[in-house]
Amino acid sequence: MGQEGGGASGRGLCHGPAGLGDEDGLPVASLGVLGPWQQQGMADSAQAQKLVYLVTGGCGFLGEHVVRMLLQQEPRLCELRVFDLHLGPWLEELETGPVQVTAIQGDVTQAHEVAAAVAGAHVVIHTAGLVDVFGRASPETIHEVNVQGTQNVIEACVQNGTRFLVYTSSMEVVGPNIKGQPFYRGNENTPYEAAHRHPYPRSKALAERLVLEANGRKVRGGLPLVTCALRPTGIYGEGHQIMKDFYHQGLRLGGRLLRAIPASVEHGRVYVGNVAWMHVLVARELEHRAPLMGGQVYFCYDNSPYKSYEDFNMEFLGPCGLRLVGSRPLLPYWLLLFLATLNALLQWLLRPLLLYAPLLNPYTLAVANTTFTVSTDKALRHFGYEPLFSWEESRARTIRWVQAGEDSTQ
Ligand SMILES: NC(=O)C1=CN([C@@H]2O[C@H](COP(=O)(O)OP(=O)(O)OC[C@H]3O[C@@H](n4cnc5c(N)ncnc54)[C@H](O)[C@@H]3O)[C@@H](O)[C@H]2O)C=CC1
Ligand SMILES: C[C@H](CCCC(C)(C)O)[C@H]1CC[C@H]2[C@@H]3[C@H](O)CC4=CC(=O)CC[C@]4(C)[C@H]3CC[C@]12C
Repeated sequence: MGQEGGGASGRGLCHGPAGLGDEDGLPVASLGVLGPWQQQGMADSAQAQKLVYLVTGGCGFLGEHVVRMLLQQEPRLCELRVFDLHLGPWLEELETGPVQVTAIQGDVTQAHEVAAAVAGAHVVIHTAGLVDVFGRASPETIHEVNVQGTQNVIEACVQNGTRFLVYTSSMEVVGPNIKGQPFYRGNENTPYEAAHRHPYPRSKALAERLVLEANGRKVRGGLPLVTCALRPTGIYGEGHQIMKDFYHQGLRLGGRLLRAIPASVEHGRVYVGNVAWMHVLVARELEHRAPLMGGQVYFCYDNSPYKSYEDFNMEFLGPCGLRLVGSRPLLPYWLLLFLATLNALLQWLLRPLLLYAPLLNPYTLAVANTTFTVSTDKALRHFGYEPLFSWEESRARTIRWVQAGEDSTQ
């Protein structure tokens, strides 16, 4: 595995198991003259292991699953660049495989670092983002990472002749909105008034728009950029930190969690392995179905059941020994809202002294307390997506991970 700081320059050749990377002897970065994808289309027999992928945020919760899924499911992969602000130690275990895994420690807000990482890549999967609905980061920082970072990725693709860009958006781009209107089993065309005040959904919506508007822009070499955006609902699975937090909170409370949200409020959830699989499929199919898929958005979905946020978590935490107390919320909504508002006030007052960022605030309460679920088959129709993991398997894997008690996803 190559390890690089702030750029991908100096990377080696692509070495496939059959020596395909050695045949033309070209360093990946020098493929830019024709445009990487044109070269890729030249002779199928010689293409078996020629693709260079870049995953931004590749060491995050979702990013790690995307990285592992690409290594398992993309046979044409020759080099996989993993770009992240913080590199994970697990990357080292990937160095024994046939694909060259290049770790790049970098910051998406730094245009030159992004450009260096993108140079010579065929496909970029942009999952990096600041996922903060708890007030840990300032609105300006969230905007800089999520919006300016995405703009940097787009410009790097254009400059370098990289034609395929997959963006990890979010259900939050749609809602729940500030009016708390329910979105009940909606699809990509369901009308809904998307209006946001919170910096995270606002930044994801702006970034998604940038990505979709960039579809069709001419990249270096003259060919059009093909982009699309995937909108996961709440992701769960191995590596889901908030699930672990709830587990530990339950242990501290003697094996109990207290119901705060009515069981009737449905919250969309999707297994991380299926979200990763969708990214891999989209990235693969964008080339063949550019006119259909370019500029499109797809909700990420699978067969996970429709439940409230808390009842859904109990599917995993129950078998780990926790119990959700109460068939109805133990506290009235007005009291929860009061506590959430108090938390927000405390956060503001304490900011000069310390970071106070509890899970409960007016925004997280609104999200957890508003029905938002999707029901769609657009990904199946457009690129043949079907979940790779059944609900039973997703559940079993997640339970195993919670029980294992470690932070690794494996
Ligand atoms: N967790 C969820 O339920 C959902 C997440 N998403 C989106 O999926 C993507 C991944 O989210 P998660 O894996 O949950 O979050 P995460 O926080 O685990 O992963 C994000 C990764 O991006 C990296 N990153 C952050 N700032 C960076 C910067 N300036 N430069 C380079 N890398 C940077 C982080 O180090 C981290 O490894 C995000 O774009 C998020 O908006 C969308 C829907 C739901
Ligand atoms: C932390 C929230 C649950 C706490 C509620 C309480 C305090 C009453 O028990 C989480 C409820 C819903 C979550 C969000 C949702 O799944 C959608 C998301 C999409 C994203 O793109 C990022 C993450 C998140 C905003 C997710 C964050 C945690 C919740 C607010």
